[in-house]
Amino acid sequence: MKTLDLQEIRKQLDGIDREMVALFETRMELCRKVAEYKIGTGKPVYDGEREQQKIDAVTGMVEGEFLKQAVKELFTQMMTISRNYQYKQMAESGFQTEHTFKPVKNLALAGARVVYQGVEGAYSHGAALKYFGPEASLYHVATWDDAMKEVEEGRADYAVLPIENSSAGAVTDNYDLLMKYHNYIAAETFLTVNHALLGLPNARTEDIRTVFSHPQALMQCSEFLNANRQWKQISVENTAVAAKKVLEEGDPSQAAVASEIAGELYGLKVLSSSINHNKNNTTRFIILTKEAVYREDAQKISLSFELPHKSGSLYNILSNFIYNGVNMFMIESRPIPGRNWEYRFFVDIEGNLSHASVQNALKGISEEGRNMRILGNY
Ligand SMILES: O=C(O)C(=O)C[C@]1(C(=O)O)C=C[C@@H](O)C=C1
Repeated sequence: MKTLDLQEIRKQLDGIDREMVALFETRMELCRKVAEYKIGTGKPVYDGEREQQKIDAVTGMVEGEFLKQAVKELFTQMMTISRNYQYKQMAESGFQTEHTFKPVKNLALAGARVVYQGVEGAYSHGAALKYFGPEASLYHVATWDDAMKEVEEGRADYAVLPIENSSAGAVTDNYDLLMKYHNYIAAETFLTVNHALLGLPNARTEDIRTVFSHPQALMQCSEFLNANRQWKQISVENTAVAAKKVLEEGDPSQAAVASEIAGELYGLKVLSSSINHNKNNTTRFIILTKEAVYREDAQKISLSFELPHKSGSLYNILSNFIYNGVNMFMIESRPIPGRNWEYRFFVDIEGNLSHASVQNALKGISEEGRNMRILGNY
């Protein structure tokens, strides 16, 4: 058989692609009519059963594993594009993603009651002071769970919770609390975290035997601490609790990893300052409230959703962002309690709930994923 030259093959490919584009256009035109029907009847865009039938049908039309997989991917993508086209039409016809959030010019901060976890001098206290200023009425509770409860039950207007650290990563317990309670993220604030090794006024570094701190802080200072193998590292609720413990137990062989401010507050001496290895060590705190409000100029949305344990489910759901031009900042997953190997995803995207592109993306995710929740726009 005579081999075709490259020019000739490309000419044939061009012809096939022209036909494919024309057919694709016709397919999309039909999908537009489907959307009109669905808008008229209130049917959801996503029909998982129909999509599965389609995949089974088209993969049955080709031979061999490679082509079956290729055709499956091709049609999965085409149907995703089709869905996003339909969501876009829905938005244009005035259909809105259902949410209860109300836009506000500014958050109501005057006279706010603000709760944080820990004791005075904890980093959460620092973050609360940074966001609300020294005039706000701040108080503290023992656990993060308690702080969320204070807001949900109306005793506090806002709670300040750490959610992510630039070196140790997500504060996973607080992601779980976002699910347990129905509070919303109204704002965020960043605090540069600098840990010091603190001891009693008569302590000497060479006599230290035990070091107390929050596990995240111990992790953030692991290079410094692990260079002193003889020190026993003990986790406590937070860094300020560690400082308080060292003061109260009065044992000069004990030290705490906490902020220098906590050291001053509890009358401890700085044995070593800035012992965290990442000198830009920053923690992101979220400000939670019971009211589903968002500032008109909010630029970031946090949401959560669940996905079945199925090949490609995350890839497919994320296409809702891609086809709507929505930028994703962060993704985090947490196991769903009681459902082994199934995950809940937490995603931060750029945008505002009033944007059509965001509404389209959220509409797709709420239909295709399970239990989507908008956690806040801030
Ligand atoms: O048949 C439909 O209901 C469509 O909306 C069309 C289509 C497709 O592109 O084939 C798109 C989305 C649905 O989830 C199923 C199929």
